[in-house]
Amino acid sequence: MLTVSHVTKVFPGGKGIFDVSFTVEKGEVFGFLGPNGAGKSTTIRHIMGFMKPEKGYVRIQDCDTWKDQGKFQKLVGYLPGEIAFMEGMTGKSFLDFMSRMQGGVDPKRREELVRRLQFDERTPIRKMSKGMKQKVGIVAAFMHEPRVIILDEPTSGLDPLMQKVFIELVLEEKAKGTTFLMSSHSFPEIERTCDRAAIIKDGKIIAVKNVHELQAVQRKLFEVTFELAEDRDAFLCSGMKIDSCQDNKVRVAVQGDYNRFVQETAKYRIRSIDVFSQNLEDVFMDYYDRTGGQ
Ligand SMILES: Nc1ncnc2c1ncn2[C@@H]1O[C@H](COP(=O)(O)OP(=O)(O)OP(=O)(O)O)[C@@H](O)[C@H]1O
Repeated sequence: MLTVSHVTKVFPGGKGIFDVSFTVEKGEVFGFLGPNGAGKSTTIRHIMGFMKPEKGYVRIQDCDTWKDQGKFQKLVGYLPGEIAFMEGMTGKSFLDFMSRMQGGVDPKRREELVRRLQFDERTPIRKMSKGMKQKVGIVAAFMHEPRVIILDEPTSGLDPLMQKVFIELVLEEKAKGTTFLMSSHSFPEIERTCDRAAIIKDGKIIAVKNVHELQAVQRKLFEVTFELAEDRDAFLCSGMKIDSCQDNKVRVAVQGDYNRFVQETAKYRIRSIDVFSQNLEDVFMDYYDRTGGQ
């Protein structure tokens, strides 16, 4: 559905994106992760046909997004990293304008999205908070039921409740076969929605991985608090992978074999157990280091 092939853009000063290639299949939700300045927005601007690649090309379905500009507006929904609103617009006038550009929108669909994202369309955009503007942008990207949706940092500025609504919207559209590409700094939202994710660093793709595979190798840290110091000492000698120990609290790393951990802890008097999941971004990087990026 979406092919990014060897796209290169070097800005004056040497930054940019270099030989970026990946594909997104129909109905797939593809995450695009990377730190600030890694090249996510530059890649997305090339995908949208706003920038001419120095090398390479981007295709959405059969359109070259640079050469066939203007031909795929109906097909694609887009949420930019920062939306440029025209002076004096309200949410309503912006959405009216966008729906004309998109060749018409089902008013029921638009109303439903506005209702779920909970904002007042009549508010002038200059009076809206960052989160409210983001909601207007999300409605604009979803309302014409495009087959492909490209989102640059979609949840930035949204509170946790609205992040949840956003994730539900993505999963509903995914179930209908819509293809997504979304950039993020945040692994948790990628984890909840994406099938595969790419990490970009210094303008280069360093890994493309199946998110479920990464979850399977994700390490959990259990923090076990013992009632008795002698129990703690016995546990420390049990051969479990100890991460740290402070007073009667022991942190143990478990990957895959939870039975052994349960059997071992069951031998002692335990005051409490807390669990922390390894940050999936670290899993990604560990996996990358272990496999040398293969
Ligand atoms: N028009 C431009 N001229 C010169 N340098 C640019 C231009 N646009 C982007 N850059 C540089 O290219 C690099 C990639 O920027 P880009 O905005 O794509 O990163 P990003 O991954 O989207 O970052 P963020 O998460 O902060 O939005 C950065 O070092 C940025 O400063």
